[in-house]
Order: sequence, then structure tokens, then C-alpha cells
Amino acid sequence: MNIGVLALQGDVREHLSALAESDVLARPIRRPEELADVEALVIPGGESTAISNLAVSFGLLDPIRKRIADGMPVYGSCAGMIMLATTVLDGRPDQESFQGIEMTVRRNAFGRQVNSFEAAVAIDDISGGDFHAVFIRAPWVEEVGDDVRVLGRVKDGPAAGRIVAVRQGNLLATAFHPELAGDLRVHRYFVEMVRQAA
Ligand SMILES: NC(=O)CC[C@H](N)C(=O)O
Repeated sequence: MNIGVLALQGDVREHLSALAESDVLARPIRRPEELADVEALVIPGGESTAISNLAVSFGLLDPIRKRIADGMPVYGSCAGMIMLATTVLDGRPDQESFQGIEMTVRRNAFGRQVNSFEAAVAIDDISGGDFHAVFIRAPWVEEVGDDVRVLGRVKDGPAAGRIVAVRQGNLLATAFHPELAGDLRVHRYFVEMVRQAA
């Protein structure tokens, strides 16, 4: 199986290790030629404005948009979720996205005071109990289109009920970082999505 991790900025290494532990030897992607060699892509957490800028300068914005439109499976965590959204609130005016998931996300939504926190999230489709989800200056999803399935919401605390995991067809996004939490269930779920798409 040939999965790439978009390696322009962010926690690329952590996704590569989470995939390796899920028995997939993934590779970093920085150039359009490398993208052409993979059947699926992970967009890491990091800073969506930086990923957007670098995607434009590395000539990856349009090729990734096209692959997504053609059905390539993609998983985005945090900044990666923002990069998959059709509409971004509180983004920089020139910020671009790869599009794909019909949703409105709000950047840094959980508030400036709470830069990072942990909360329980239950994910439909994934058994084994709640995720101990790590959020770092995370977005949340404010609106979803008809074809988007809400897979997970924050269970408790001030942000209870907020949508933090979604899927639309072959596209998966979480506002939290399973790659930092040592819980491989989201990566394994994505690997299974890739297997089924193949
Ligand atoms: N941990 C993260 O990926 C943070 C996302 C970041 N706040 C952004 O807007 O891109």
C-alpha cells in the first residue's frame, strides 16, 4: 500500500510513525511527481496558513485538488482538517484549501486561552471506547453539507457537542491529533478506507 504524508510543514514524522505502526510504510511528499506515486495522502497537523503557502509554492495545490476530485483517499488532522474544508472561518484572506469536504471550519475555534486541551471523543465506526483526544489550537466544524457524515463530537466540558471528526466519501478529517496520542485506531481506520478504495 502506497500512502504519502504531505511533508511541507507540521507533524509529518508522527504520522509516518503512526502509519508504520499500522503496518504501512508511508513516504513524505513534497513534489507533484511524488504525489503521482501514491494512492492516498495524509495531511498533518501544523499551521494551515504555512501549509497553504508552501503548497502553492511547491506546485501542489492544484494537483492535490485534482486527485481529491478524482477520489483519492485523504486523511487530515487539525491543520489537515482545515486544508480539506470548502469554507474556512478566521483564516488568513489569502489562505487556500484543497477543498473536498463540504464543511465550514473555524480555525483556532476553542479560544485563545485554551491553546491545548484533552477531551473524550466517541467516533462512530471505530470501536474500542472513547478517544482521549488531544487538541492544539484546533478548529471545530460549524456546518456540514448533506453528504458529510459527522463521526465524532466532544463529549464533555465547555466544548461539549462540537463536531471534531467527519467523513465524506474517501475523505476523513479530525480536529484532534491521534498521531500524538499513541492511539492507532484512526490511522488503522484510514488504512482500511484506502484498502476499500483500491
Ligand atoms: N495543531 C494544529 O494543526 C493547529 C492548526 C492551526 N491552528 C491552523 O490554523 O492551521
